[in-house]
Amino acid sequence: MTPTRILVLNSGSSSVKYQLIDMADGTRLATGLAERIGEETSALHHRPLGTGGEERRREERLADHDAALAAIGEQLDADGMGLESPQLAAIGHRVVHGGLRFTEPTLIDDAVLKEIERLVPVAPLHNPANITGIRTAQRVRPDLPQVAVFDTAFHSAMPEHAARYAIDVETADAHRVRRYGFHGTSHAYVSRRAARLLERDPAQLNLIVLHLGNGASASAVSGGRCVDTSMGLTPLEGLVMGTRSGDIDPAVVFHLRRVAGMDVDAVDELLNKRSGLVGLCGENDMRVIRRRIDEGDEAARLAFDIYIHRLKKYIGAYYAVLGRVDAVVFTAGVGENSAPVREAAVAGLEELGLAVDGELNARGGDVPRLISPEYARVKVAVVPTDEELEIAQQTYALVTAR
Ligand SMILES: Nc1ncnc2c1ncn2[C@@H]1O[C@H](COP(=O)(O)OP(=O)(O)O)[C@@H](O)[C@H]1O
Ligand SMILES: CC(=O)OP(=O)(O)O
Ligand SMILES: [Mg+2]
Repeated sequence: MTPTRILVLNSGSSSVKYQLIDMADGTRLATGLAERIGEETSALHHRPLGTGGEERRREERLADHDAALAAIGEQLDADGMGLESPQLAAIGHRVVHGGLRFTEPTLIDDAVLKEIERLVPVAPLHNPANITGIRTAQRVRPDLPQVAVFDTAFHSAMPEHAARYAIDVETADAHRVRRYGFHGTSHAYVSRRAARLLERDPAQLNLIVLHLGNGASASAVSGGRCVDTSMGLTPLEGLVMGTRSGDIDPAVVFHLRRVAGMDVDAVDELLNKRSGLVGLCGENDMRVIRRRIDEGDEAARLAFDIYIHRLKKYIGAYYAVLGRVDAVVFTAGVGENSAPVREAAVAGLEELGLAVDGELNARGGDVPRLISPEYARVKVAVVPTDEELEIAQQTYALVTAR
């Protein structure tokens, strides 16, 4: 029997999400998440959907991505669905930075892996974790096709006027300094899913997609094509994130060098790991921030306000870029779950045709849904992202076409 199962590894900076999907009928056999990798209290949640077994949760320290992948392998093995399984057709890997070279799902060989390694300096929190996932999978199953699906791919069609920075062209070209954009797999999946929710032809739709997770990015999508996005050369530009500053005057870097004596690595660490919500109030989980606001915490309030202010600026900017907007779509951990963030981001934008219905917004759920009132000219929607499903589909399409 031809194997039809795809294992997807979405290795993030401090987590690994995974799914095992049977592409013959789309059944999800297992899903899981290893989180807080490298911290004192890591955890692994595993849901063996295929066997109808109980959800399992293990609290144990996962020192690094290798340890996390070993623990995930054990969980899958326990249900007879491990990496050794003959039913596996391929392994699909999320790879964050694909540079200029990778704009399509790509079968991984030594040369491809080398290029992904070369891109580590422009995705320092992500590409190393992606590489660990690839190497581990290759070690256990050298016979299986391993496919890389790149976060940057969807944005590679951005027009030059959005992709280029206004700096000396020769310097920019010599060092491939330009805006690449990230979370593309999510932006692409969510735009297509939103078109279905709106019962509209994707080719006719103008959307603003807000992917608000730990990393966060906005994109302007016209007729299914990305025309602008908030992340740039690296996943540091744009929105305020869990630990990243997003947009900042680049002169802050020179200033900290000259006045505070910080070297480039220290500033890099500051902007990527000690900024954003964590830098502002010591906490990056939006649930905790909301709780602290309810208790009267001023730092949490200001962090929230700065987060929302930046988000609003991007909604306004992309509205202008698109000219006409059919819908604003919220996705990822914060976008899917935080009603206060959605409400605040859209508040005061009635003149732009944007509004949120309080009751619809407050209703939870994990299905795509509209949260704008009937009369709103621009729809507001929540569409749960599914990067793993998208990666599985692209991986399966590539290996079956071989
Ligand atoms: N119920 C919730 N309410 C508000 N925010 C939430 C909720 N659940 C998750 N989040 C936020 O989502 C973030 C994680 O989002 P996710 O998309 O999983 O991020 P990543 O893929 O970057 O790890 C958490 O840090 C937290 O801030
Ligand atoms: C590119 C990026 O920021 O990814 P994540 O949100 O998973 O950190
Ligand atoms: Mg993510």
